Amino acid sequence: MKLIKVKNYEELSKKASAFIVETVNQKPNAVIGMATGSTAEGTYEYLVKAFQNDEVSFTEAHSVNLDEYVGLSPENDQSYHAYMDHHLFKHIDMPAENHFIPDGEANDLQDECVRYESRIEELGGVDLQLLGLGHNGHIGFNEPGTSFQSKTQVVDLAESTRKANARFFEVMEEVPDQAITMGIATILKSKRILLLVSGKGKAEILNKLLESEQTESIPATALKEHHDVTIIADADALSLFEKNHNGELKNCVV
Ligand SMILES: O=P(O)(O)OC[C@H]1O[C@](O)(CO)[C@@H](O)[C@@H]1O
Repeated sequence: MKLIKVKNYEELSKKASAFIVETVNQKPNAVIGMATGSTAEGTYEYLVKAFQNDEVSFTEAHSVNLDEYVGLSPENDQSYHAYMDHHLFKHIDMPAENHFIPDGEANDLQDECVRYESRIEELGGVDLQLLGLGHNGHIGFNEPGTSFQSKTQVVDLAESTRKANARFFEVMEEVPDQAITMGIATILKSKRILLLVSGKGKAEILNKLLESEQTESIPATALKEHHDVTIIADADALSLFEKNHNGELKNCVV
């Protein structure tokens, strides 16, 4: 894994957006794997700016999202469909038929998982997958204990994840307890992976990820077997790891 240390969230967002712009400029019909959550918001902000400044166009590109809550309609403000529209899709020129997000309202959720997995394959796989890191080490909604062989699946959300995401909902009871998520094996099939980690709140889990061997109790450690993973982390997120290593970052591009 390659690690890029940046000063702050602003720099992280700028850099992550530049990765996506470069990918789409090199391959206009690229498939970009999109993440949701707070960390990715700044990346999309810079991506919209890049589009508005004519630095990139998405007319041939496709997007596949990592996950969606079960039971939320695309019109629900807390759904990841609504998140993507709000932060990205309504501001750029990617045709709506090129956006793929799991259908959390499908009658047959298992069928939807199979359909989603094959859709990604039909598109030729993901060229660049953006990821955030959960406080418990989850990627997508793959919670601790998830098999590294997992494909797109319906998952029960950990109570800590529901609590962490409750900030987006009016009351805790509204936070869904299930989601559809790309599996870990699905994520690992991406040609290139970009993991974004920002803030002091993520320092402990980032330290664990960097220190630890591969273990299913920290889903993000699955990324260690992938040949092209870049972590972009800001100084706050790296603070604990650096403290434990006397400020020394080995094998890192700083
Ligand atoms: O960026 P945040 O809000 O800390 O979330 C981390 C990750 O957890 C999720 O909320 C669950 O998939 C993702 O959307 C995100 O990438």
